[in-house]
Amino acid sequence: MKKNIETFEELCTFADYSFVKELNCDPEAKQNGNNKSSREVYSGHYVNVEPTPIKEPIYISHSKNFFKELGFSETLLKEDNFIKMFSADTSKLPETIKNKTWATGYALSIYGTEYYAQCPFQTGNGYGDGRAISIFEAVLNNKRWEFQLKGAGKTPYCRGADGRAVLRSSVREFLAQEHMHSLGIPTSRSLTLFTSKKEQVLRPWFRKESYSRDPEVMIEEDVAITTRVASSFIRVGQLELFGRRARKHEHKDALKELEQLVLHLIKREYSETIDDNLNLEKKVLLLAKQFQDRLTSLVANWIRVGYCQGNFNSDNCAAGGFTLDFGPFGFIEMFDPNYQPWTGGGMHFSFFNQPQAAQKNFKSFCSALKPLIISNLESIKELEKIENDFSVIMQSKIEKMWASKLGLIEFDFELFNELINLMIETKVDYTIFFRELSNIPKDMTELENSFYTNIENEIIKSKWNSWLEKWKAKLKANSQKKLEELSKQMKLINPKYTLREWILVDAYKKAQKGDYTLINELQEIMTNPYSKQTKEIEKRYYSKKPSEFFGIAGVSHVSCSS
Ligand SMILES: Nc1ncnc2c1ncn2[C@@H]1O[C@H](COP(=O)(O)OP(=O)(O)OP(=O)(O)O)[C@@H](O)[C@H]1O
Ligand SMILES: [Mg+2]
Repeated sequence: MKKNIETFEELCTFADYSFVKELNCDPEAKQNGNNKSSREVYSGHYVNVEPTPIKEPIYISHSKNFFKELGFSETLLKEDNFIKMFSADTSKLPETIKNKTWATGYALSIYGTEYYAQCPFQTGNGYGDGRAISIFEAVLNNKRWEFQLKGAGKTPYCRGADGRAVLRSSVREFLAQEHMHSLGIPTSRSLTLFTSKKEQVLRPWFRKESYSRDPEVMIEEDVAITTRVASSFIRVGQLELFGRRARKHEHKDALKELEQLVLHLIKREYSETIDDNLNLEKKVLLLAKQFQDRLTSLVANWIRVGYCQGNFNSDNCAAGGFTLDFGPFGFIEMFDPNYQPWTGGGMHFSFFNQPQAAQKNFKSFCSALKPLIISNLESIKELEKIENDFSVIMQSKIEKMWASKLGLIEFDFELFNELINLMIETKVDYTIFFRELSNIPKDMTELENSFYTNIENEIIKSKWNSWLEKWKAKLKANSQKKLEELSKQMKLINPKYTLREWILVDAYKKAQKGDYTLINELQEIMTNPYSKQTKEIEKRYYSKKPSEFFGIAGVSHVSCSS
């Protein structure tokens, strides 16, 4: 067995910065002092920015699972220097690491349309990591990881905002990341969560028990920092920033910088499947194909577990094909194909529209790659073909996913369509419904646990029973497996526990009062989402959304995710 990393000093010896070798720093960074105010960054892939520490950091939690995976000993948490590092205080970092903390610029496309308006200069040069600062990169247990502090203070991309994250949103992201990983879905991971009572920031929010869709008041919230970790934080939007500059010949090195970033992305995220000896055009085409494969699987998986990324812009879409930015997210409770937890997100980022949103992001991704292969008509055609294949590939993954949720080998459109309509008509809890179905019930009474309303209507009852009969006949015809085995298999596809918003609200409200027990409890429960767990846990968390929370602002929908 490999030895754990026991001390902060030892941890620092693992620092290995690939981006420094392969990418460019903003040439104007040095003459801009500490780079902590909004400005235009015209070139370079990153800006060195020193994070702004939160005062008197209070440890809330860390991911035990992820510590183990990284080979981090829990003794690290007792070291002041380790705590300092992950609460944004770089004063105790060795010189070599200290001056390397960095933020990156990126562009924004919303549902495939390029935007510049969100940049204070209307040029796109002032948009990017406004509050996320990477602090460390290392190869640990043969895998390269980047450590990023979210809420670590202002950067050139802060657009006049405070550079902070609040406790509420940090608790949500901290728990959701590890939950997503445990659901078996690629994602950025959570390392640590710290807060401070010494700094508060203002955020738009709602009055108590309000039904308002729009924020009504400004509230003061304690700041917090989550450290998230991923193989890289390169976003589709980041490729777009350099793609747009190259397309418009904005400066003499624009095309070169795009190429550097794309090659860097391949090394960071696709090195196992894209041979370094291939020429650029071949690499670009393979990259498009493989990103498409990951992105379509990702979105199919999100729908499988009831996850909605309410703001699936290109800047929230990781080029490595994993889940990123757990801000405006939600896990669906009462099934509604148009479910959208974030009031700013609109229908295009709603639950069942995520495949279309992903397609738009993929289009933006391909546009960013085009300047690199523009001189070769064949390659351009090939890329366009890949782009055009998106919907067919996406559809086939979605169908496979639905078949697997139903324990079937093949997707059956009629059966599926009938089910979806019944689920809408009956108002079912998405998670509980599929989990109960995994028991292969003898009739609809065994599904009632997942219904939000009592069904008196005999017609609906008989519709359910006839659907169940048809489904079970398909199950038997479809598979040689015994029903018991099929049921087991379905329970590995249909989670029992998902992170419901009212449970998260409870956790962050307690945390705001200094009680972190629920965060730790949820961490345990939500990192075992497919297992049965105890009767006590089942009673509390395998539970439909209580009626008093329907329509309530801050629980049923949110306006501010930061
Ligand atoms: N309080 C803040 N201070 C500075 N910049 C911010 C703040 N909140 C959000 N931003 C920036 O605004 C942009 C859009 O915000 P969005 O909510 O998508 O991202 P986020 O939740 O901060 O970050 P990420 O995508 O890194 O998880 C991001 O580029 C983000 O860095
Ligand atoms: Mg974001």
